[in-house]
Amino acid sequence: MTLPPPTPLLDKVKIPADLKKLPESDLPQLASELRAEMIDAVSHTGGHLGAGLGVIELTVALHYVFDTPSDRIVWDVGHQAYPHKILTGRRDRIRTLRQENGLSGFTKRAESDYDPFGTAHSSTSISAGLGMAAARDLAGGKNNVIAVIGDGAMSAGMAYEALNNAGALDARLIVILNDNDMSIAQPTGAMSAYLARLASGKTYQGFRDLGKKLTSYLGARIDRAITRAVEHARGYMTGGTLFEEMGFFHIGPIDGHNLEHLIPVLKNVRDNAHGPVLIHVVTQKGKGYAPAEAAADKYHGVNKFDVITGAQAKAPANAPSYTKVFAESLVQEAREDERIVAITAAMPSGTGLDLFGKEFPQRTFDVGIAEQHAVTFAAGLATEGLKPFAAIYSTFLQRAYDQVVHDVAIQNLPVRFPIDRAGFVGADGPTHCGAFDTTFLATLPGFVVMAASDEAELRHMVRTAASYDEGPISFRYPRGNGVGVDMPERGSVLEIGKGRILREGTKVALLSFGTRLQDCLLAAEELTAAGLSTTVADARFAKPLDEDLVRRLAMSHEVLVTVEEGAVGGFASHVLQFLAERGLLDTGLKVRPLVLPDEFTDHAKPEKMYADAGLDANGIVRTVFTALGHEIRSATA
Ligand SMILES: Cc1ncc(C[n+]2csc(CCOP(=O)(O)OP(=O)(O)O)c2C)c(N)n1
Ligand SMILES: CC(=O)[C@@H](O)[C@H](O)COP(=O)(O)O
Ligand SMILES: [Mg+2]
Repeated sequence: MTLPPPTPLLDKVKIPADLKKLPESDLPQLASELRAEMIDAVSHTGGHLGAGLGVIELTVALHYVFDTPSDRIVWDVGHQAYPHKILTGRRDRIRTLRQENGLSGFTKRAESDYDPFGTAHSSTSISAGLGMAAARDLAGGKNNVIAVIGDGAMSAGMAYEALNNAGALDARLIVILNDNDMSIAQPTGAMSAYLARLASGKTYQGFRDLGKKLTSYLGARIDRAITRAVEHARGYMTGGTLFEEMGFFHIGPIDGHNLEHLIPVLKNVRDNAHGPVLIHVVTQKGKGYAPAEAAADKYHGVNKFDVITGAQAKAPANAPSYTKVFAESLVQEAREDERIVAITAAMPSGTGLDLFGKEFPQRTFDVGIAEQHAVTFAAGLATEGLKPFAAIYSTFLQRAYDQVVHDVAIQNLPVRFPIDRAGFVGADGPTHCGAFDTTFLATLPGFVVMAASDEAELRHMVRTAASYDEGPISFRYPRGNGVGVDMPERGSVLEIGKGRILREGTKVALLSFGTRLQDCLLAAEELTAAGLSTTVADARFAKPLDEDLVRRLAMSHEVLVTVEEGAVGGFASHVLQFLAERGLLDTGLKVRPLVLPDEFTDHAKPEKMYADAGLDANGIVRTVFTALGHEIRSATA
């Protein structure tokens, strides 16, 4: 255990106003202390490290030059905002980061006036910032709006929609492109190559053009400091860059770790910008912490770690992760079928497709942070007879819903959707919760919608999806490790629309869709011991529903409880729709649908979140007892 680092200067800075009292010459030392503080804090909490380390100097410069919170800083994604949080009155809580009742891991309006916009899904900052600038102009305001967007986030279409509109509005908006040549993995795409060219300086005019251009744009008051700073920076004025063509004044690239470069440029833009300005800063993800700088992913997301060695704590696992089982199963199927291809939207390691890509590099596509494109790209692949697996987290698939409906479902194209991070994800909180995919997919005609109840079922579902060519098919599974069941060598092809019964009872039926099955089995033990003979079934499919199974359970039990890791409107809705249509609710059957609460649930440990939502064994038992009017007892002593 290491002692917290000495931070004499940082101790004087509770809010940005304190920062402005420091002599500019103190800022490099302050930045160094801020970096040490962040490393120490995240070593205790885990979370996103690399991105924040890359913007230490930028964060200090922004709060030094601008008058926050009146001047708005919108951090894109927000995973890099830990230094921002430390400087804006939240240092005392930074070690509660991503824990129950603790700070969010992203910016959050409800958390601070210094967080003008909640982020976490990427590429929203320019749109939100432009909205704030337009509102300011309508009100005759004078404050500045700064959107800080990463090079990875610049691969999403939404960013260009915003740039396009900003150029048209000619609004006074400052966009800082934080180019660290990293997404979560190495960035992909033509934009990344373009930015690399900009940063390499090969295509820039000489420095004198920069001085002339800055003077003409920023007014004759440009002082020699600016010229000197920019002269020594790697910055070159770019003529006719993409950003300028879109109506932005483009400055840079400049060294995002050099306060002597950053501060004069930010001051000048603050005082002289009259339209949209894009400042291209070049930074290093993981900067200032050797283990992060050396890591392939620059310590993008880390567990708790030892500051001295950088070694991360590894939670003991009694079973493989669902992600790993998915990836290994898909590799198995792809060896048997060369039509199988895989698509990720900048999440190769998170989805496990980095494993698939090692064996099938030609059949793996990382399209960047571009989920909408990923889905329609997959649809295109399917029209040519390939078997595309578009692996997108539940929460990120939300961004591509129209593409799912319009380009895949209506055309009934056989695109496969492996949906990871289904249900509560824990520390990433409501922005990453996989709550809605069953609701928004099972409502689509012709979609096959599955949920794996354990890692063996996941392997079967990968095989089933690989063999199913009749139309779109999805299968969901949670973040984290499996339950430790025996694994088949290879998956079996499941009969579409058929569930399975795991234990037979006569009074209570528990019908699970997803990994709450384990809780149903535990609850069944308790209920049966209390004299309530209980059946447990795994639905496997929300669509097509196993109508024979549902009818049988409804007609031979007094209570039917459905359990799913999804929001209202999902599996239970389809069961209730069926029961109502067939008059099976007229028989006095007690139906209790257990779903995620109708709220955006704050971050905590997933098992605690499920317990609080009544979706664990205790909650299931309580539900049955209440339905039958019994006194409430817990499932486990
Ligand atoms: C819509 C969406 N898709 C995927 C992600 C997952 N994600 C979080 S950060 C990140 C990379 C962002 O790269 P960049 O903007 O360059 O920021 P950096 O981490 O390099 O600072 C990705 C893909 C996300 N947050 N939002
Ligand atoms: C910031 C972001 O969106 C990603 O880094 C996300 O936090 C990854 O989630 P997992 O840790 O579940 O892969
Ligand atoms: Mg980046």
